[in-house]
Amino acid sequence: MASAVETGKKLAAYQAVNDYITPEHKVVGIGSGSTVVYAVERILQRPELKNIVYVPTSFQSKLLIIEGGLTLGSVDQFPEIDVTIDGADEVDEQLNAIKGGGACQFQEKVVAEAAKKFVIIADYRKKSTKLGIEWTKGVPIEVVPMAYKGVMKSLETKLSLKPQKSTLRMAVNKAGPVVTDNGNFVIDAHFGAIEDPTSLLKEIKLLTGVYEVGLFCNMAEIAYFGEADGTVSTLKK
Ligand SMILES: O=C[C@H](O)[C@H](O)[C@H](O)COP(=O)(O)O
Repeated sequence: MASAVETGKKLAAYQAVNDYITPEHKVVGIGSGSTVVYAVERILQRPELKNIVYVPTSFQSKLLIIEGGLTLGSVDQFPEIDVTIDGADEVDEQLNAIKGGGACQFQEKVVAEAAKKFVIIADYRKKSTKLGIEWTKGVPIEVVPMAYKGVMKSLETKLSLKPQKSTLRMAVNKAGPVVTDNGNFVIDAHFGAIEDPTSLLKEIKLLTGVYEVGLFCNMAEIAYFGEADGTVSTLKK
């Protein structure tokens, strides 16, 4: 039997696809991670959604699109996306999110920003009052490799909110650091509860060597959460 978490991911993804993707759409963005797998599964169950072009946000989601037999497009080919559906690591009450647990935050942000509507899908563990409370692995910061030491130092010295610690994300089945789809490294910066994610995002983005930050502020229109009791709740602007 599937766990409550897996069931939650699936229910949220299915509901979001049912509500937000229609045959009238021309281009849809596909996020990354384990929850998005269920969104693609639901799309494939609905033949009327087969004529849409799907834009990926990572190597993983590109494979999901190709292996599902869907039409693959790129964001430079289709800079106007109807809706992008993506997972999240944590979502606060204002619909700000931490993303990048799978190191995909840069392409995810590009594809989310290109969309008229950005829809988050997640299980109940991701729902939070403030970012940094439920997700304790830190804010993912993608950095250009040769600048990673400098960014780590700047995080400690230049921010209004100092991180408690920052770590270079290491690979599991490879010696050395995680390398993103864009050839960069990821620093996970632990801030504890984040009162003002927008200001923090702006400050981190100004640091030389930072490529993108896994803080998605004021971007989502709605979040779907698959709850432990088998229901789906939503948080909307
Ligand atoms: O880099 C990865 C992405 O931001 C994912 O969307 C995020 O980590 C959530 O992934 P999952 O659905 O596996 O919890």
